[in-house]
Amino acid sequence: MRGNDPNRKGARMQDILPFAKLQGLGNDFILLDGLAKGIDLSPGQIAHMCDRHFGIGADGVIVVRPSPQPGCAAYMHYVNADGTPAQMCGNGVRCFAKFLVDNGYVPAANGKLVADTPAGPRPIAFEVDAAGMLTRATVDMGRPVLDPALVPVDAEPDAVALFGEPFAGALSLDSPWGPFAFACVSMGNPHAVCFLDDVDLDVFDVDTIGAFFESHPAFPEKANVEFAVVGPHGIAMRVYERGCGETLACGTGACATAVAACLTGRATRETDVLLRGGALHIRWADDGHVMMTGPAAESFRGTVSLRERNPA
Ligand SMILES: N[C@@H](CCC[C@H](N)C(=O)O)C(=O)O
Repeated sequence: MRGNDPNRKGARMQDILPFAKLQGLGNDFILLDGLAKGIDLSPGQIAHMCDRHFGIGADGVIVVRPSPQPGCAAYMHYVNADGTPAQMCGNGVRCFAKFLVDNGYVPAANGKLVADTPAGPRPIAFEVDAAGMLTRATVDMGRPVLDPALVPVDAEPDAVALFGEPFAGALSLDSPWGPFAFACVSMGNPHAVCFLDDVDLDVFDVDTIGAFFESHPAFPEKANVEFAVVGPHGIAMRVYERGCGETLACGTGACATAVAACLTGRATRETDVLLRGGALHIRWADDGHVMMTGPAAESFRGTVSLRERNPA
C-alpha cells in the first residue's frame, strides 16, 4: 500500500488520482473523473499509466469532462496509450457511459444518454443489471465518412478496380509482403480495412504488417488498420490500432469494417464483427447512421501516482 499512500515523503496530493479501469471486449481503458476538477495530463504521464509493466496498463485513457453541449451528459477526452489523442473510440464510449451510470452521474432508469466527443455527440441507449450497473449499450456512431479527402488519405484512390463496386476510398498499397487493397473509412477517426481471402487470421502477422501500414505515408494522420475475413457467422477481424498496436477489439474499426463489407457486397447492412475479445453487433441503418451494440465492464479501481514514462 505504500505506493498508494498520499502522505509518504515526496508525494503530493495533486499527483495522485483515483481511477477506474474498464474494458469493452478486452479493449481496456483507464477512466479519470475530471467533472469536478480539471485533469490535464501530459503524453508522458498517459504513456506511463498505460504501460503494462510499469503502469496500470491499458489501450488508452479517458478523461470524463463537463460538456458545454446542451443535452450531453459529459465530454469524452480520449487519448491512446502512446499519448496521442483520437477523435473517437467505440469501445471506449460504452465504458464512458458505464462510468457515468455506475457512478450516479446519469440515472440508471434513464436508459439513455448522449456522449459529447471530438467527433460530435453520440446518443447511447443502455441496459443495466439488477443493481443498476450498465452492462451493455448501443451507440449511434453517426454516419461513416467515405470521402478520401476527409478520411484522410494522401494517395490516388483506385476506385472500382479493387473491389468490383464503386468505392471512393479504395486504395492499393505495396509492401514487402506484396500489395494490399484497403477500403478507407472514417468513423470520426481514420480506418484502413483490408479484406483477406484464404488467410488464417489467427496466424496472420498483424503486429508487423499492421505497424507497416499504420505509419504508411498514404495516411498522413496514421490509420487504424483492420484485417478482415468474411465468414458464415459474421466478419472475423483483427486490428492494429493507431497509437497502441494490436488490441483485442476496436469499436470504430468494427463499424468501418462492416460499412466497407456492405459497400463492397460482402455483407448485408446488419452483421456481427467477430473480434479477438468477442463480438460486436453492427447495423448500418437506413438513415446512414451506424449502430454499434456491445458490452462494457469494470475491471478494478485504484489510485495512481502521476509519473512521466522514461523515453525508450
Ligand atoms: N479502440 C478504439 C479506437 C481508439 C482510437 C484509435 N486508436 C485512433 O487513434 O483512432 C475503438 O474501440 O474504437
